[in-house]
Amino acid sequence: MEETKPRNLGGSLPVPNVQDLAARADDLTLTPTLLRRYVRPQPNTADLRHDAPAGEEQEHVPIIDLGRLLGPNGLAGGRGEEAARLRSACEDWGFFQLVNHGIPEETLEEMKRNVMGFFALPLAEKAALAQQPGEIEGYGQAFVVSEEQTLDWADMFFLLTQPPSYRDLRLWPSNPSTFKNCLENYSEEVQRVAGELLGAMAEILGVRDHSDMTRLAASQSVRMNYYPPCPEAHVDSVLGLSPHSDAVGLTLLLQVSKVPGLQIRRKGGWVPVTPLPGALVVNVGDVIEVLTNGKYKSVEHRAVVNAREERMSIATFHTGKFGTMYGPLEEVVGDEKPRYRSVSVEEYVKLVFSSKLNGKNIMDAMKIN
Ligand SMILES: O=C(O)CCC(=O)C(=O)O
Ligand SMILES: [Fe+2]
Repeated sequence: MEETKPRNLGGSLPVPNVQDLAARADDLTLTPTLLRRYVRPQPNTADLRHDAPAGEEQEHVPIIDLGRLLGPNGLAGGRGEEAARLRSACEDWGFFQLVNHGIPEETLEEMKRNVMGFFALPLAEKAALAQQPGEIEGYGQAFVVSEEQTLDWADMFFLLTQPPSYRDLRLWPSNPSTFKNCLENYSEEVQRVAGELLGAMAEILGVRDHSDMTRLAASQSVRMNYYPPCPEAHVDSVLGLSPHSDAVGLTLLLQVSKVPGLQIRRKGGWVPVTPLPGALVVNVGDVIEVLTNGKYKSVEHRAVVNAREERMSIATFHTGKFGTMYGPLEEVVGDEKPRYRSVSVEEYVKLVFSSKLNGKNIMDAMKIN
């Protein structure tokens, strides 16, 4: 039976278009009150540190080779060399860069071109695809729940992509003309890779029925981020994306621009994830942290803005289907205590879309104290 698209998941308060604001930055009619909405209160000391703690070398996010992982001896029942690398990446970092993933370079490049093409359209054309009140899909911004909250210096375009019955094709741009086909193709390729990674994780965790993990690739959504340059971008006063962990199963991110911006929280500082040509950045989401009872870490990250250059990224999120549950897997919990509650996917998604993007707040709400 065809699944119907979930409704009433929540929405976000409307906010100014940041690309437009940035283009008019010299315009004296822009009131300081308007711009003040983007300036954060004094950052705490952890937020001031961009680099490795003093005396330590800057660490680099691990690199995983998917071809090797899935090849002979890669997994070896969870004991292979690449499997060990993946386990350590998920337990210690929560992030890795994925190479040799089998997605043709042309597919990635085409996706980048289409997303750049979309954000370069005149505002009126993009605004035709604007998020409607109470909706999460479309062009706009997410997770704005109060007029007082500090805003992110970015616009986003969010679409549900899998299963195909979840799509609202009225929101899929017809300009650039290749956008629809390209997104469809990209979405399938990325979903395949997500499934393969989740299967490998199941094997490493000793979960017999791999579908306990691979079901987290059943639904997919794509969040395209546009960060305009921001001349005020000195030391964390303005951020492109607030510190958050992803409230999903698994995220595969394509950094469209060469300009760095993504940073992950590690040992009290922020480690940059330098764009690696052809690689996808993968991160463990909150739902995997729940399913693995905290073994695999969903790590906080943020996007900083650049004073002179725009930046774009494409985050592809994978989650379970509606009508299923999220909770710690018995096989992983073993003799320990479950550390998180079990909730329906609907309940979980409503919690996420009614919350601010704020550190690991969703995990805190899921924890059994
Ligand atoms: O722009 C980036 O690199 C980060 C995007 C991100 O974290 C998200 O969309 O959840
Ligand atoms: Fe994220």
